[in-house]
Amino acid sequence: MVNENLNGGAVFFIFGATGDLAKRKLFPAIFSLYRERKIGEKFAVIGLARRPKTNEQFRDDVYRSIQEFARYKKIDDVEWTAFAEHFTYMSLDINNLEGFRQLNELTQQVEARFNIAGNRLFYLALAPEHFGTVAEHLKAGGLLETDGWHRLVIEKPFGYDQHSAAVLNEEITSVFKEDEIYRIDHYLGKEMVQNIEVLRFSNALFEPLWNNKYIANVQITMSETVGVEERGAYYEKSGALRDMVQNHMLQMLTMIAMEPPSRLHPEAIRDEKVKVLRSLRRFQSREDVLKHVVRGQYTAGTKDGKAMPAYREEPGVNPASVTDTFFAAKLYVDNFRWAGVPFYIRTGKRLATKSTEVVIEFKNVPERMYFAEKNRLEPNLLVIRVNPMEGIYFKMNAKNPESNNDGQPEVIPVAVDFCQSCRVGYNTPEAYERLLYDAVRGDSTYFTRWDEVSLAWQFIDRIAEAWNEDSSDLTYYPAGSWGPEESHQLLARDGFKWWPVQGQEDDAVIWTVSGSGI
Ligand SMILES: NC(=O)C1=CN([C@@H]2O[C@H](COP(=O)(O)OP(=O)(O)OC[C@H]3O[C@@H](n4cnc5c(N)ncnc54)[C@H](OP(=O)(O)O)[C@@H]3O)[C@@H](O)[C@H]2O)C=CC1
Ligand SMILES: O=C1O[C@H](COP(=O)(O)O)[C@@H](O)[C@H](O)[C@H]1O
Repeated sequence: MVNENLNGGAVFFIFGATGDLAKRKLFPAIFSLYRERKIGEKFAVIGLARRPKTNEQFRDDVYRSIQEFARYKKIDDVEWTAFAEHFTYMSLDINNLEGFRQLNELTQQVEARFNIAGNRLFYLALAPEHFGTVAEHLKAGGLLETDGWHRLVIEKPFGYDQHSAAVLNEEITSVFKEDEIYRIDHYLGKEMVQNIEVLRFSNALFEPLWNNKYIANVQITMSETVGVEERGAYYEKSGALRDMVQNHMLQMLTMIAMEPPSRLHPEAIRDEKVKVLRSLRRFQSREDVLKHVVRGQYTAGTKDGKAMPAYREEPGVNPASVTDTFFAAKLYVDNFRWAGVPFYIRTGKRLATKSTEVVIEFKNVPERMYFAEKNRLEPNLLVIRVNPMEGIYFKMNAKNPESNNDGQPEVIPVAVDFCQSCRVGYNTPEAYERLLYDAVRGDSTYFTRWDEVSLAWQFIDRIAEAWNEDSSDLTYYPAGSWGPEESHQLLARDGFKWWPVQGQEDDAVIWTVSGSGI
């Protein structure tokens, strides 16, 4: 059903329409929303970039991107013709103000044709240095003078540090109000990240235990098997710290640690996330950083028998680079709920498996009533599987029904595995689909507010400053491994270990009850 907020329709302006993001994520997302009848027929897409293209060439590009990347690939001629009609291309250099005036005229024609009531969504799939100019020219070119709403969707990276992010923010907020700005963090669009909130706040079982009395530690892993691919030049400046930690990892941490919001309202939820970021213990010195943070870089290695190059041999990378491709840290959220509970986080490229998971490790039962040589009492684990499989895994202890009943029951670790992907397959809406739909509906819950971004940068800057002093703490790990040994020591020092993630066997578990529950 078409959402009633969209009755007036909307024009999607895709700046950077010839780029990688538009091709891999945005056009497929728009097609899925169309296929699922979420955006109806009262919409138009205006693709913008410098290189010249006819509408037909642009539509061919869109067709190819759907064939290659969309969830729904089967598209017949009738549907394609109807969908393609909505796409128009205009060659525009964002530095050319006159071009924006022409864009305004084109927009009015398009709006008249599709009966759209002046609602405009400006999606900047562009390098961030262009954001300020685009915002200024949209205003000067008259594109914001409409009877409908206008919203700006911007991509990461949002700055390089707190200062540059603040400058960028000033540029865009001189034109758009905060509630018109939608800062994308695509992890917030993932099904299981959104499910964290539901899991926590709709189950009587978890919330009473969700604190330092019962939780021993929290582990967040975002491991990737890919290297830097063609993004060497970008990654050299960002590293894992800015590419993954400042945004996706800290956002996931806030979802795990936040207090229940007073209501399900974007500002109420974001207020709670901000409180977590304020409570995140900041590192005080370089020594403090070195004690709690491990950075690493991959060297040459193998995966499934295939040789993989070292980071320093990747295209666009400085052969003497000290950029971090791996990050692990022990963090604390200094508030009443989490005092004393370590949050271990790690992310890296060219690791052994692709996996995003949150593990909540519960404290052991106080009395080891069932302690015996033969028993293997394991801590209870609640595992939220985000990527690539989606689901919830719970590890607990139970009596082994096959053991001899000699007066002392044998206790074994077992697991209950709710595999969401097994039920709905991998065909769940992509993060970009959800977020694009939210932006057009005006729901900013899963976008980052400026105070969140700013606080996250303040936390990250301390680490970056310590690292800038010298790189002697940089560790190395072979591509295809689980990262540097120092990351394991980080937990071992506290008597913990990284729990196996999907793709790695947990040898302790004897039985797993799996299923989708349906
Ligand atoms: N690709 C991805 O998966 C992801 C990308 N991002 C972010 O999204 C943004 C875009 O990334 P991506 O698509 O990969 O980048 P690309 O380099 O592939 O595309 C950049 C786009 O910008 C256009 N462009 C560049 N300069 C101008 C200009 N002066 N006027 C008008 N258009 C211009 C280019 O078109 P032309 O040359 O024809 O002008 C092209 O369409 C970046 O901020 C990136 O960090 C974030 C997450 C993931
Ligand atoms: O934002 C980014 O995320 C991807 C990982 O996203 P996922 O959805 O595939 O888990 C990462 O590869 C990329 O470097 C980073 O910019």
